[in-house]
Amino acid sequence: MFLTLAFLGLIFLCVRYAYRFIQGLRSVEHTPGFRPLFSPITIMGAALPRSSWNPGQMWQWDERETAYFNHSHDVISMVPILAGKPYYYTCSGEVLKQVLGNESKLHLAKPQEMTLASLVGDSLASVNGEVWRRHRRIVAPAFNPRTYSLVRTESSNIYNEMVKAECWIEQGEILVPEINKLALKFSLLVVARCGFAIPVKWNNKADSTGKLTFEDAISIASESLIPRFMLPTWAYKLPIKKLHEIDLAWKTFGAYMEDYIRTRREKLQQEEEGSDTGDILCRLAASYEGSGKYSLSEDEVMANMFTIMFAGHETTADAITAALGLLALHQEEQEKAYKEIVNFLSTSDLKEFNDPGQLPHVQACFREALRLYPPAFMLPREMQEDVIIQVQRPVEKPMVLRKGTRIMMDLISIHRNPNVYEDPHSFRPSRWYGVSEPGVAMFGAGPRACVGRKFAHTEAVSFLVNVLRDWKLDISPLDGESRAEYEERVMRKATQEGTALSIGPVPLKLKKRPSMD
Ligand code: HEM
Repeated sequence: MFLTLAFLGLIFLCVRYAYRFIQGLRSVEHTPGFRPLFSPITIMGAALPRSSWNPGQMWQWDERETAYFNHSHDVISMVPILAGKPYYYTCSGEVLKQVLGNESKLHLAKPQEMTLASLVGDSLASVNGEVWRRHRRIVAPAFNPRTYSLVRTESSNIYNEMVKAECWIEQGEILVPEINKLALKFSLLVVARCGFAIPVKWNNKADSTGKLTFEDAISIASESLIPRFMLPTWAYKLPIKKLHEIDLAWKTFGAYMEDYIRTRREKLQQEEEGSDTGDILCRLAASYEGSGKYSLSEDEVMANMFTIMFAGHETTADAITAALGLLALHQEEQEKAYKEIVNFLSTSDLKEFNDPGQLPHVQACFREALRLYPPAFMLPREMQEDVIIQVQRPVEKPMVLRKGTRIMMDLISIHRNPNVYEDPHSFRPSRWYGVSEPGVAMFGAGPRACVGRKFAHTEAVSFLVNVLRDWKLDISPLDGESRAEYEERVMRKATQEGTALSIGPVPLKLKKRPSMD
């Protein structure tokens, strides 16, 4: 009896999964592609090791040269058999522009489980439609020339604090085992100070009461983003020390944010001099008092603070790390950047640097690093109605993306597409000379393109200018390791850290330039 029931149960499950799978294939109109057991964006798919039946969390990176059938197809499909939703994936920048460029007209939606909404609540980066417009109206004006000027000044200040605190000046040559960590701290301080006027310093001392510092709280919180996503709240009650640390970090980070916003709100209400700084914190604090399209609820304000802190620091830090690693490997490009900086500084003061375009080669190196290692590498959208796009490969034809289906803009393959980029896996900054900003898709496209694009550019270029002016970068290989082996070990492996694509750890050797003496 039991065996019969078990057998019937098994048959039922098989029929159910087979039906679901066939429905999935129909929804993507049998577009060729992958048919794994688990979607790479499910817990099982991400947690289980990569194999022929499980592409794994980093499949877009691992198969960057071969997926899309060696870029002979603009759009492929991924239809999982056991877990996850069917998706289209595209390696075409043209398809990206057709979809994201018309986002408002097409009423696209970001799938909620692919955003931070379940973790931090509704924010600019997760909501859709009219609600998104309300959030954007409030947040976007904080990204203005005054903010970029502050980013420039603070980037130099924080760089100087770092050099002092890490005792670099006294040394002629420095081995940095993991430049990623410095870039992450730098970037966190920039967004905290320039976006939220949070008074964090490079060497913030721990609180005498033992309370986690702001930086420690946000570092643990961002490192634990993925477990935080996946684990239910009761899991933090289990007697597991690591989970208690994570929970404490999230709560402490939240308490700091609440405190900052409350203080700023009080100052604004009392019209205290200097409180209306126009930064992100100020816009969010004022939005409590706003009405209709200019107001946010208390939860929305907190969600935006969390989101901008995360979105604004890991992405830029990963891009800076990649740029430094690539410049250490490509000495000729580094020398060109160094000469450009020396040349600029021979006639102008660093304070006069007010546009990354004033240093075209340094800016091009940063863009090329973003192309090869795009930190925000997956941009998913769900169709709210049938959408017709035009594809070029394998044959030029219109393609209908049916209502309810999803498409993932795969920024790794879009930026390594050999049909667009000559020698796509090589670091060639010159390909960006004279290219205008809208042509750069690393920050997305259309109305929802990154609101912090110029913030990130200004910050990264300022950091690179300071570092390259003072230090000659080189790789720091293991004993007997060749440059090619170092490149393979360090620059060819990528992981998802928090929400962003990350390489490394990147160990570097820094040698003092004569200008520092
Ligand atoms: C190199 C650094 C950065 C990269 C590569 C990057 C990339 C992106 C991309 C691709 C999107 C579009 C997402 C989508 O369409 O689904 C986006 C959106 C966003 N980014 Fe960035 N970003 C960076 C830095 C920043 C910074 C510094 C901030 C803030 C200080 C920021 C805040 C945001 C926000 C709030 C959104 C959501 C915008 C919306 O939906 O209207 N980002 N970013």
